[in-house]
Amino acid sequence: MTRLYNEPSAFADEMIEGFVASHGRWVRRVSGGVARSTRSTPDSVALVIGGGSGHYPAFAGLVGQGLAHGAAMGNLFASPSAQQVYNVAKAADNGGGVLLGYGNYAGDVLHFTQAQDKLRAEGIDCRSIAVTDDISSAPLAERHKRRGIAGDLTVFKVAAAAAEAGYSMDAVVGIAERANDRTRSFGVAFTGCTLPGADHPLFSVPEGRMAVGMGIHGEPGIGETDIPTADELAELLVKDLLAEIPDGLSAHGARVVPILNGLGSVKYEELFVVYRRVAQLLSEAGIEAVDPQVGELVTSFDMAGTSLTLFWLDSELEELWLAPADAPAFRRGAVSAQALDAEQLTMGAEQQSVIPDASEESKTAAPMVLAALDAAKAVVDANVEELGRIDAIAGDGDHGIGMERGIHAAVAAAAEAVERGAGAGTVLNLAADAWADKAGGTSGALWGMALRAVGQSMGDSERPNAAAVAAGVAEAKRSIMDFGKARVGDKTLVDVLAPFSEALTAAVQGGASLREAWGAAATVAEQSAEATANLLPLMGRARPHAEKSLGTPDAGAVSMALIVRAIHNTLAGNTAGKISVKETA
Ligand SMILES: Nc1ncnc2c1ncn2[C@@H]1O[C@H](COP(=O)(O)OP(=O)(O)O)[C@@H](O)[C@H]1O
Ligand SMILES: O=C(COP(=O)(O)O)[C@@H](O)CO
Repeated sequence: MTRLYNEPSAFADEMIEGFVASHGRWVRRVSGGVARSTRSTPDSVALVIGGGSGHYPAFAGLVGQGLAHGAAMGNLFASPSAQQVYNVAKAADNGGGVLLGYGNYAGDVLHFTQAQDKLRAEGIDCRSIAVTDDISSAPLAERHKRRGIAGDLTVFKVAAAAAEAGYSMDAVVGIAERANDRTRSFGVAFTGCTLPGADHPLFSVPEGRMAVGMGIHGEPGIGETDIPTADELAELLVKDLLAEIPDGLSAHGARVVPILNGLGSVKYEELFVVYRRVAQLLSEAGIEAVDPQVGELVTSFDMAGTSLTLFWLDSELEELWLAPADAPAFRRGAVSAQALDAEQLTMGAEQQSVIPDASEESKTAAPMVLAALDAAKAVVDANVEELGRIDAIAGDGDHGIGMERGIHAAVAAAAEAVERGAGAGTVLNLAADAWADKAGGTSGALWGMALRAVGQSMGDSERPNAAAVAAGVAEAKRSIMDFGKARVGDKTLVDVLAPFSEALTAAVQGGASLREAWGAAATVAEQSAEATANLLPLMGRARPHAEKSLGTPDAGAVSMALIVRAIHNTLAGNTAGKISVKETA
């Protein structure tokens, strides 16, 4: 339960403001997150980490000398947008290339990869490491699908120390990959968590029970038991982690960093009681515990829960792990740092976009684009809860709030662009950037891409016509499928977008007006969204719990069908009726 907040939608931003105000010795605010406020070694590799907020000290608490150079900070439980990652990377770059480090979540992978592409296109050597330490999130044979949890810290720490020691980019990446290969975590939860302003938990655990393997965004775990004693919990965590010792290693004689991590509202004293037994068990297995960490390192907002991480060292990893560092939430040894000068401190601050010239026809059509976005906003607002409920069945329950954040930002940006005299294409392009930027998450990246494709097809020189809109939607489908790799039948929004686009193009080619064609295609979209109930998810967060979602449609497919119907109502001049999930699903 979060008690202290102002406007819930401003929580993440205000949290960053307060964090920077209280930690100016280490960090400064840059567009998209924070960067070091101290000088870094010229030409060294910069480590830029990030992810959703709500996991403090991940990620901003790990920015400082000897640790990360910057952190891209998304909204609560939503990956930062590609633009945020790009901006932070630009602010943090020391001329030696940028390594992006994040947990392996669909939204993070999409956004960080987009940012990486953009940085590379500018000639910056940019690489990525997606941390995959959570053993409960996929079997060993599918390690690349595992989520990143408290093991983020070990990977980031040694990569940063390697960068600080002057390693080349290839060598820093090699160290980060080796640390990831040798880091395994396993977590449990006793309660869910409630986001600021919400009147019910985002996810929950039944009273007196323990969700085994639950993810840090409430992703369903692999089992549930009564809450055990502290010793029994230590035994469960150690047993499962020792059942998966990294290749080529054995417990006896190994040197391991144990991290007993509190997930948000478990007391340090409780953690110490659990760690007491962890230490005994490691010693009984012949393992030497090196520099144990007990405390909050990657949290899940106010969730009560804990995870144990074992980081299996070799001599180089041990040296890098023990190297000095000075970040708000992780300090060791002595580090001397020089503050940036006044000019450097302002680099990377927000800038207003330039509005390109547009024809009068395009400017006249711009308010119609805004009206369509407004209709999308109204339908999302009316269905936030239900979209969250559908997403929670097998995913993380944040689809409603993610869509809400995205469409609100898109409408605000579009309204400002219309005010500043933008053409229709630019209005949609700026709305696209705002959506992706403010919403983050998988759907934020994909909706940003969709709006941008349509905006670019419309352009600013002519009055938007049916052919340009249909071509834009077809391009949206192509780019989303190319980027997200989902195909029709994988139970994602592609199951709506693909048939919608095909129906729209066919109707436009058959001579229908935009309004008629869009209406016919919206009906196809609604039917397609409903049909996703019979599919098993093969992509995104719902994949590990595929069977749970049978009988329920895909959240992203449903929201897309709702939006295209709402836009049709605007095109048809019929804005009276309220559209709800029940009509499509
Ligand atoms: N690879 C993908 N391609 C297309 N759509 C996807 C993909 N992965 C997930 N989705 C869509 O995104 C929706 C979830 O959006 P959101 O709640 O923002 O995601 P998350 O919280 O998982 O990042 C899913 O319901 C699905 O429709
Ligand atoms: O939730 C996070 C990112 O995952 P999405 O796939 O965007 O939901 C974030 O908190 C961890 O970085």
